[in-house]
Amino acid sequence: MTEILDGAAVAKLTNVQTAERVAQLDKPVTLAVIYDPKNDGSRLYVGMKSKKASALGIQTRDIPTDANATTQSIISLVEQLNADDTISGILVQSPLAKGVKEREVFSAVAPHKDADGLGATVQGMLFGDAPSDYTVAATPQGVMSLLKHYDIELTGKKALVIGRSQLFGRPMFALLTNADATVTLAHRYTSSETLKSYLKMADIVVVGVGIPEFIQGTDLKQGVTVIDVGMNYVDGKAVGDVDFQSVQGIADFITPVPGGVGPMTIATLLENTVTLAENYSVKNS
Ligand SMILES: NC(=O)C1=CN([C@@H]2O[C@H](COP(=O)(O)OP(=O)(O)OC[C@H]3O[C@@H](n4cnc5c(N)ncnc54)[C@H](OP(=O)(O)O)[C@@H]3O)[C@@H](O)[C@H]2O)C=CC1
Ligand SMILES: Nc1nc(=O)c2c([nH]1)NC[C@@H]1CN(c3ccc(C(=O)N[C@@H](CCC(=O)O)C(=O)O)cc3)C=[N+]21
Repeated sequence: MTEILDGAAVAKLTNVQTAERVAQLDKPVTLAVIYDPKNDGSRLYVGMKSKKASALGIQTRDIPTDANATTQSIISLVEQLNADDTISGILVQSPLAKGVKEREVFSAVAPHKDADGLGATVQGMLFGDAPSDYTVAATPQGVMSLLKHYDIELTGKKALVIGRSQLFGRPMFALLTNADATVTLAHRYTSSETLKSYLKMADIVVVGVGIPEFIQGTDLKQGVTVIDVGMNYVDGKAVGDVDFQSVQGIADFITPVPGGVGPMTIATLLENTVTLAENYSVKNS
């Protein structure tokens, strides 16, 4: 029987705790979100994040980049927010406008305000499994929280991550490695034969490539855990990278789209933001 990993339900539990932590603080928690207003997906997600944030008592300052924004002009904006004491966390929504160097912008965010864990410093700590408190990219961290909530065993397990973006795949690889799984990271240059053989061996598959129903049940091993990070819109409906129906009876666990990784991403981003606010108020008390 295939059990649903209910991201929406687990996100709710996280959000209740986050709201309580926000209420404990003696100063407002504010998340600044820089985004490209021309990108429909960004406007959608920024709206979703802001709505959830205010429900938890977190203020947001949503900052659309202007039409002729450059890498440098956005970095200057980030530097102002780094220096602004009223800002607890900063998120740079991907994708930014064509020609803007995202990685440079991500790394301009001060580590103590890096709510989405995309900057080089915090990603370096993640890859070094540095035992210090640093923020981790919301999507992969949300996946780990979901796996933990359902007690999915990771030690020594064969994990296959498909997609190697800075937002998802690379930090996902690091987190699963730090959790002692044996991890393969596949991407566009992984041949379909290689991918097929790894899919058949994997105990856990985490896929985020942006191709609707890219993975079929017949690709997978009986009893696999499937985490679908994909978020595609087919006829206006959110569809994942996994053909959900086809894995029924094959996978032991699967995340639904919608209602799986998405809500966990938002919950984790807001949890990261209140953690940054708590650390900041301790350091500056
Ligand atoms: N639910 C959530 O909270 C989130 C969902 N997403 C969703 O996850 C998906 C991926 O997002 P993101 O990581 O930003 O995407 P990117 O477009 O940045 O990366 C896509 C990755 O998939 C790889 N890829 C593309 N085609 C194939 C293929 N045929 N076989 C194997 N690998 C392939 C690419 O390889 P290469 O590196 O070689 O180009 C790349 O690494 C999207 O649908 C996005 O909407 C993203 C973030 C959060
Ligand atoms: N710096 C950065 N960080 C991100 O985390 C980031 C980003 N850039 N760029 C875009 C992607 C995409 N993303 C989603 C978040 C929530 C849902 C989500 O909650 N979706 C609902 C479905 C919504 C619907 O039904 O349309 C769900 O899955 O239940 C989806 C996608 C975060 N992203």
